[in-house]
Amino acid sequence: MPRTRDRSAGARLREPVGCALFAVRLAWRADRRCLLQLLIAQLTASLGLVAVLLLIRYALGGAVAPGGRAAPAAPSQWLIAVIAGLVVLGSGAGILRAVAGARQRVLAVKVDRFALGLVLRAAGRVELPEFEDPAFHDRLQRAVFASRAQPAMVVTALAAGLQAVLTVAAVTAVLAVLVWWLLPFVLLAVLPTLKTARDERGAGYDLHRTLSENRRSRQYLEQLLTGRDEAKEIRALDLAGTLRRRWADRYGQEITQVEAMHAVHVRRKIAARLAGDLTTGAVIGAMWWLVAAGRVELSTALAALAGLWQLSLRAQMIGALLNGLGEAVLYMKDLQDFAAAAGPDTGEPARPAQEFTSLRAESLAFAYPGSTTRALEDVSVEIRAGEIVALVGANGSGKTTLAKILAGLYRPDGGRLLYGEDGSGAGAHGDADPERLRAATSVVFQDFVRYKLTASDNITLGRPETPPDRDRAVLAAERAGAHAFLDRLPEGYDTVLGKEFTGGAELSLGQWQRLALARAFYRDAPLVILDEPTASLDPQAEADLFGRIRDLFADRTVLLISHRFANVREADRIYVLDAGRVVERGSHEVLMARNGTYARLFRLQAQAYQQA
Ligand SMILES: Nc1ncnc2c1ncn2[C@@H]1O[C@H](COP(=O)(O)OP(=O)(O)OP(=O)(O)O)[C@@H](O)[C@H]1O
Repeated sequence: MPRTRDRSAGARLREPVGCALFAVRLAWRADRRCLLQLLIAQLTASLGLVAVLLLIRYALGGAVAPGGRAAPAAPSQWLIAVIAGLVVLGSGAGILRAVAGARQRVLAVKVDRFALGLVLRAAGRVELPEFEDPAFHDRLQRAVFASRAQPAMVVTALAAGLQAVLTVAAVTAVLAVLVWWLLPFVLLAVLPTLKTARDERGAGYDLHRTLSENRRSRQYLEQLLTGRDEAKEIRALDLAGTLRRRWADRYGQEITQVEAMHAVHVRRKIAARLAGDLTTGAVIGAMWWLVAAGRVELSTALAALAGLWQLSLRAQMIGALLNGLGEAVLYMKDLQDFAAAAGPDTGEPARPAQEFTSLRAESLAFAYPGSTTRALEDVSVEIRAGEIVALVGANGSGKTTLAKILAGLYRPDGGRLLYGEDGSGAGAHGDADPERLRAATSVVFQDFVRYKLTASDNITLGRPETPPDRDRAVLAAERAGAHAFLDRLPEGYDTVLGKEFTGGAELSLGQWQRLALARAFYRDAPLVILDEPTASLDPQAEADLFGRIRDLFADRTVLLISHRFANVREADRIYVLDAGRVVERGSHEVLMARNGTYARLFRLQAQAYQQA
């Protein structure tokens, strides 16, 4: 969606200035020494240009007599001294350019790191529901884009712009002394360029905004075509060509829009350039006539024309800079807004809670953001300390959704969530405080993350707030049945689990699942949520886990989600979900006696095993 353009003039001015200052602040915080060196180098270079102009004027004044004839008494030493002066100034300018270029590149990397760090910190603070919103992903993508190169670009453009403005001011002052009447013509020569620069500003940014989702979907296809995890299925289905065509299609749409935008602006730019150059040509012609008529000295005319030429060059430069700056400042706004929109910094990761007494959900209702149907409706469950509570139900019945709410990852839309005896863990609205819930919980998701880091990291990331403890990691791995295969890896626990990295190894899916379990053991939180924890385990490993679940999680409270009814029969209480509602609850014995959905599905599964 294009930006709204009906802002007041004050806001239109304040916003870019604010964004530019934000970029300067970023650079200042990233490396103030580097920033100052860059500014000093550029400002000194602009003073050098003024010196060059004055030298040319005096050299010509000495070499050319009034009326354009060569001065007979021009001392050759004077000319050689002037040339030597120009060489020294040229050399100084070269050195300054080298210093400024190097400082600029170093500063760009540092500012990039700083700005991207802001985005990553803000992204880490964003609540989970935001990730369901395509607009959030557009904002995130634009903030990442803005953090890369844009702040450095703003700072460099500001410094270069400052240099150009100072140069223009200095050259204008020289011209005002030499030929004051030339100044209005100079203005005439540069105005069209400045006008087109103003018109073009923002058009690139508007297009960038419009293309956000298209670019994300193209990047997703690029990931499919280049990712290691996807490579096998893409080849098995021979999908590469089909996906590449879709990718090319999306790129094609983007290129068409970029071409259309630039086609408009290049025409305007050419027209502005020609108009400006025509004025310059007319001024040169007039100057020729004035010199021929003896009204202006040749030396003055030449210095004035050199000045005019420099001025129009600088004006073109200022135009281009304004253009780039105006656009970069808009990108900066994306970065600034994204960094500001995330909640307050939570600082260090929270330490898992030591105690858990109870968690009670009363008549919970929940719909995913952007969804019209509710995933949960009037759901009441209770989990008391030391219990094993199970959720069962068909695909899509709401088990994982309920687990995510109980783990403090989503806030319910209706009903109450009470944490602790009498709801003592309540947050601001009387409901359980999600942060406290998260601190009390260790979740093994159905689609757990396979961190392409070392095996040890995969376990110890369960407790990010404390330094990794190898002994505890080994203990956790032993309890999860992962120690034997981790120990056999080329570098043991220090092996990187990702073949994209040098020395990297790969695990089987079941082994990854044990590693995820080891992470949960290592986290050592009082409430453990296991969502299909044995989906990838072999029957022996599965039987071992469920056979020992009370021992393994002694002194812990467990919420267990499983499709296999045999696995939950030991639970203290079982909740059967159907289409987002709890339809039955009780122990295995109670539910079997009731002879409802649970009993029917339990017998169905048991029969299947008996027949096999
Ligand atoms: N992120 C999401 N956005 C929108 N709808 C979702 C999202 N995740 C799940 N749903 C929907 O919510 C409902 C419940 O899904 P949920 O994952 O909780 O089911 P489940 O019982 O855990 O299923 P399964 O046994 O297949 O894991 C389903 O209708 C599903 O389509």
